Amino acid sequence: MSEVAVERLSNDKAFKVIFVLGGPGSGKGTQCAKIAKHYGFTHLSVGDLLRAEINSGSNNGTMIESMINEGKIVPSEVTIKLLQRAMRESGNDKFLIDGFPRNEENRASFENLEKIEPEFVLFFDCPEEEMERRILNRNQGRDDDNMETIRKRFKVFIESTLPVIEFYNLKGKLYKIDACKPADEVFEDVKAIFSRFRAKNITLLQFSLSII
Ligand SMILES: Nc1ncnc2c1ncn2[C@@H]1O[C@H](COP(=O)(O)OP(=O)(O)OP(=O)(O)O)[C@@H](O)[C@H]1O
Ligand SMILES: Nc1ccn([C@@H]2O[C@H](COP(=O)(O)O)[C@@H](O)[C@H]2O)c(=O)n1
Ligand SMILES: [Mg+2]
Repeated sequence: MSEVAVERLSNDKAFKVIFVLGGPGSGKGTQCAKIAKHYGFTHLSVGDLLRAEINSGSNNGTMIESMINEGKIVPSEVTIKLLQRAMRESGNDKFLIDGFPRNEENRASFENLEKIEPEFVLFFDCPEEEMERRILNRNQGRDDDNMETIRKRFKVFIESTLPVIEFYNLKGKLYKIDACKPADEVFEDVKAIFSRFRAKNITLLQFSLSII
């Protein structure tokens, strides 16, 4: 695995990071938009950052484009630089990172570089037939939303992303959500997780106040 030759971003700022994972078309972007609006997080979709990089005419554009069209995972060295830039420019300290870490190389590179542990990880669980239906109806003009690439993306999800999901499960950091329901119902389940998490922080705060 290649070393990531970029500088650490989180030297003097305490960032809160939530990773958002799930198969292609499971509804990560849809739910992240709702969470960002309700809870003040900045939503960073790594797929969107890569597509913006292609459209910017960057030197890496051709490489990124061909990897996306093959459903492959772009090297972390590229992805993490884009993430760091977006995090810095947002001015926020709370991030929903959508579609990352997609494989073990993404996970280890980010953790080794930034020393940031996610607060928790959301996993939107959805059967392949439903994800396929959603992608084919999406109509956002994405070049990778065709049957040949969709099959490759599903394979990469099973072989490379599911092990990362299992890693966080074993660490007790994973919240698995049934993403097969209508989007508003899925969001009710998401809210239950966020309220539990916020309640935990309030309890800690109350405890600190009580000992002052
Ligand atoms: N719960 C849902 N029920 C039905 N359709 C949904 C639901 N959630 C999202 N969709 C629709 O499914 C499509 C895929 O959703 P979205 O783009 O949020 O998925 P994603 O996980 O971000 O996919 P990708 O990994 O390909 O970026 C969109 O057209 C969206 O409107
Ligand atoms: N960590 C990542 C995330 C995404 N990619 C590439 O982008 C494609 C689209 O991602 P979406 O989350 O928008 O579906 C994905 O298939 C990968 O090719 C990546 O390389 N690394
Ligand atoms: Mg998405």
